[in-house]
Amino acid sequence: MAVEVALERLLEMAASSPIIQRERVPLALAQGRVLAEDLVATLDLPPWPNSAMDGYALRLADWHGEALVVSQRIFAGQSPDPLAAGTCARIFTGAPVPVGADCVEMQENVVVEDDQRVRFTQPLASGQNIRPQGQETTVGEQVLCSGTRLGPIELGLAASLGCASLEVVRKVRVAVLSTGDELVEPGQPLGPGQIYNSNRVLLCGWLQRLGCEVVDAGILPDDLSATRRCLAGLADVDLILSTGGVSVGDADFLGIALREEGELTLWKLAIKPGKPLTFGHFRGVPVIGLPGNPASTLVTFALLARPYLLRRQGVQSVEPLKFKVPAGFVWPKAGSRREYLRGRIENGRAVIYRNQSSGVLRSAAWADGLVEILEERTLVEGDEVSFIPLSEVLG
Ligand SMILES: Nc1nc2c(c(=O)[nH]1)N[C@H]1C(S)=C(S)[C@@H](COP(=O)(O)OP(=O)(O)OC[C@H]3O[C@@H](n4cnc5c(N)ncnc54)[C@H](O)[C@@H]3O)O[C@H]1N2
Ligand code: MOO
Ligand SMILES: [Mg+2]
Repeated sequence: MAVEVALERLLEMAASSPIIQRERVPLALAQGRVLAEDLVATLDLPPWPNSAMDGYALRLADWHGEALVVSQRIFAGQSPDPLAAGTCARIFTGAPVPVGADCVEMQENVVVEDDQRVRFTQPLASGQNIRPQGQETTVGEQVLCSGTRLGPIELGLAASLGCASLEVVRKVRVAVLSTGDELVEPGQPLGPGQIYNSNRVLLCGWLQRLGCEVVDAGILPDDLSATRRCLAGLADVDLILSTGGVSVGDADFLGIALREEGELTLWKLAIKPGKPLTFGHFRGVPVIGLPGNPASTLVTFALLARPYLLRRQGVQSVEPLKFKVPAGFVWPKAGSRREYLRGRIENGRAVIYRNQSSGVLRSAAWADGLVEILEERTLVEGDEVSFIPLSEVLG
């Protein structure tokens, strides 16, 4: 199955089981969460006309080229009197423009004649250097829509409107399961044939950044009945996310368990790395089985599992931004799977890590992004490739 077809299927399934519960959280805890209601402005921004410069406020009609008397000084945070006719006001950036003034001149263009009077040396225009009331938004306007992922910018915007808390979609509960008899947690001694479990910490950290509630389901041995028992014990999560055990080997049991007690909806994608990606459900609980090779885990999580998790929370825009760059490498071997190489941009060209084996996680640590190579494609230097920055998919 082609990557985009698989993604479409995954997203359809995500949309058919949306997380509907919501909760109100303070802004400080809303980072990475998904807004569950439209954010509508309850005040104008700015709430009153204010000065964009340190300078002098005046009424243009009062000025005929002569010096004006300074009748008041207005700082940010103050509430000024109306401007006395025929005078100007000393004003500072962010301070309310007094009623009656329609122009602010920056102090660099003003000559102070004595303490009381100033002369304007440049032509003046009505409205200059005044940020009008409601310039950014007016009461009743929709500022953010439901389904928006909240980052620092959205939270800053909510704060500017006086919101101390927001209604967000409840966290998606994701069980992270590492399968493999060979796996040992870091900190333990390594026996013969064993390797350290790197996928667990990679996925748990990534899911936390995504705003998910992580249930660490530990290491599962390569055993069918243990697999059944383990999956059955995870009935209260929104998604079981496992790694390994999805290929065709005699120790790959996830697909069998899904077929027996649920459904194997999707298996084998035209993607490299990540071919045996598996999706289905076990007794009604959705299961995504990522291939165990660490770079395969990374690529399939970024391109398939992450969009799925976002769509379950109602996010519409789930696909990472990609942009075209010339290749700074050759790729003579056309493949039938779409490839995602770990690469960087150097001197305006995409270059790739020297070892693209799906077992080499170091390739991704070196990289700033994924270089996409379409099916059946050979490349010479300078040919265009798509580049997906890792920063697009890591948060
Ligand atoms: N005869 C075939 N063999 C394989 C095929 C195939 O089409 N025919 N596909 C290969 C591809 S492609 C991939 S990808 C792997 C995927 O295998 P699994 O998802 O079943 O994963 P495992 O066999 O359990 O492990 C693969 C590899 O990754 C290491 N691993 C697993 N979990 C972790 C972990 N948590 N941390 C670190 N490393 C992990 C594991 O030790 C293996 O080396 O199948 C190919 N085989
Ligand atoms: O798809 Mo596998 O991930 O090529 O090694
Ligand atoms: Mg295997």
